[in-house]
This record gives sequence, C-alpha cells and structure tokens, in this order.
Amino acid sequence: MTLSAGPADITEGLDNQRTLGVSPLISPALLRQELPVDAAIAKTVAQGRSAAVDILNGDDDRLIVVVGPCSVHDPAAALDYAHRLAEHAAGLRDELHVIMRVYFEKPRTTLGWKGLINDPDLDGSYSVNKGLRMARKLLLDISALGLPVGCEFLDPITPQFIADTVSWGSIGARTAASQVHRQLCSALSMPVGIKNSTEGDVQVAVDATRAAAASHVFAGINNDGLAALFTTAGNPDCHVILRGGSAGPNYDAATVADTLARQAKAGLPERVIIDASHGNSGKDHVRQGVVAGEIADRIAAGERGIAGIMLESFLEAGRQDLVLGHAEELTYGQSITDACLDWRSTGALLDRLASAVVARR
Ligand SMILES: O=C[C@H](O)[C@H](O)COP(=O)(O)O
Ligand SMILES: C=C(OP(=O)(O)O)C(=O)O
Repeated sequence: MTLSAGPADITEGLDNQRTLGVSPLISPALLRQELPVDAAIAKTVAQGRSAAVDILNGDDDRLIVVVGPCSVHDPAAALDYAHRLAEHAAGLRDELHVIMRVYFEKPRTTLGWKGLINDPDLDGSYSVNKGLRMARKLLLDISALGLPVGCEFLDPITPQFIADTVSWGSIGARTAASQVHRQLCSALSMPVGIKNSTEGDVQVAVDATRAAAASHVFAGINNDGLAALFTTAGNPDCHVILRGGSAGPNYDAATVADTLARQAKAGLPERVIIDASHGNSGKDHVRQGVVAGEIADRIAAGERGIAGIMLESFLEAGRQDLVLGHAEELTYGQSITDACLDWRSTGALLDRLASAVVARR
C-alpha cells in the first residue's frame, strides 16, 4: 500500500501574504525582572501620580507642568536634561508639579522615525527588544532623580513593559477616537491626558475621557507576554488636553470654558491641560513661549480651569532632520521630531508659571 499525500492545505495562500518576518519579543516579566523598580522609584511614581490627581481634582492649587523633549532619541541627552529639570523643579515644588515628558512612541502623520522603542539605533534596523530595554532603563534613571515621568501610549502592547514607571500618560491627537486606546486608558494606573483631534475637535477628547472612565473587557498581553483578556475598572483620572489643530490654536479662555462645560454636561470632572506646542504653536518653538506666557498671565489673573500645561523642550532650541543610519551627525540635545524650546527659555518659563500660581493664590 502506498501512502498518499494528505489533502492540500486549502488555507495556504490565504494567510501571511504580506508578513515578511516574525521574531521573538521579550516578555514584560523578563524586562521588569532585569530592570526592577526599587523602593525610592516606586515612591516617586506613586507621588507623581497622586499629586497629579490632586491637582486635577482641585485638591491642590499647584499647576501640572509636563515638560521635556518631543521625543527621546539619545538617552544620554535626555538624562542630561532630566538632571537640569530635576534641580530646577525642586526649587519650584510648592507651585509646580513638574513631570518630565519622556516620549518613546511617535504617531506619524504619514511616515517617519517612530521613536526609540521602534528603532533605537535610528537606522531602520528596528531592534524593538533593545528599544524596550533602553526605554525602561531611562525611565528608571530619570525617576531615580525624584522626577516623575510622562509617556504617550501608542502601541497597546508597550505599556506592559513600562507603565509601572510612569506617573502620567497621554493619548495623542491621532488616537483619541480609537476604541483600542480608550480601553487601554481604562486599565492604566495613572492619570491620562487625551488630546483633541488634529482638526481641533474637542468633543472627541471629552468622549474619550468618558469612555475611558468606564469598565471594559478587551484582549491584550499579560505580564508573561501571553494573549489574555483584561477586565478593567475604568480610569476616573483622564482629562482633556487642548493642543490646537488645523483650524488654529484653542488655548483661549473661551475654548477652555467651552471644554469645561462639555465635561460638566457629560458628567465628567472639569479640568484641562493646555499643550503649548503642536496646533497651539504651529510647531514653532518660539511661539510656544508666547502661548505659555499668555497662560501664565491668565493664571496670575485668577483663571482656574487650567490644571496644567505641556511644553516641548530640550537642551537646544528648534529641531533637526534625522537621516536614518547617520545618527552620529546629529547635534547633541536637539529634537529630531517637533521643534523644542531650549533649556534656558524653559527655566525662565517655569519660573514665570510658578510666579503665576503664587499670584493666583
Ligand atoms: O509630536 C509629534 C508630532 O507632531 C507627531 O508625531 C506628528 O509628527 P509628523 O507630522 O511629523 O509625522
Ligand atoms: C504626538 C504628540 O502630539 P499630538 O498627538 O498632539 O500631535 C505629542 O505630544 O508628542
């Protein structure tokens, strides 16, 4: 008797037609074991979260300031910046709750470098496991200075690797309408700011905070990296970030009041953070300083709806283009994504914002 070949696999040709490769991803548990949170860092993360929540709830009259590079491409430069920020922030701690922007994931309008986790060697080699290690290490190093950190969460898998080090999270303008991201927010243990859309639609961010406050069941990966279903309690600490849009800036007092009214109508706590960059500055870093100055003046004059401000800032002013594979040609401490304020202007703005909080008291 001859053995006949089995029936042809009728699914052959249906699957993996465009997948060029599949490679192993380290597990969150392994990375957390390699790079653990120690007691001092845990305290910084927890206090960073609780202070932000108190300010958002109006139980603390300080201002949240989320400040730092548009994106991290050079951990050494980011840590250098963090040292300066930690020292400056310590002197203003009675007025400002300073959280460093430590962004590793960049949502692109079309194409471009997608951040240190996706491509840590800045050369199109996409060593994601290395990127996750570098990201977690930097988050721990900055937190060890007593400086809480804020991250944008873009990929729904990434938070398992880093979220225990993060005091404040953000959902960007391009993902505020995404159910996946709203569900993710409902699980995150820190307050999360959700941006208005790139077109300037604020309601989408209000809707997102409402959805994130509810309980959800969705698929993700667990600490061992295995597929799992998550049932969440909902996140009551989400809030709107006004970032302007293609229709122009939206940091004016009328838009702030309208946003607070939309939140009240939806039964949500009334609080907003103003992003001085992006659509509010036209991505002009000099303009960011003008926006932050106007916000400071309004706070000094008694305006209370604004819980915080976001600034894109690095060691050097402006931005530069990355040529993939030529990272050695980059200027130290200058952004390779959006234009940033330099350190000197940032310090002066932090002082001005702190004085505004004193005046409002
Ligand atoms: O903050 C970052 C950028 O504005 C965002 O990632 C979009 O960038 P892009 O329009 O250059 O792709
Ligand atoms: C991507 C960002 O902003 P937005 O989503 O507002 O464009 C950001 O803050 O880095």
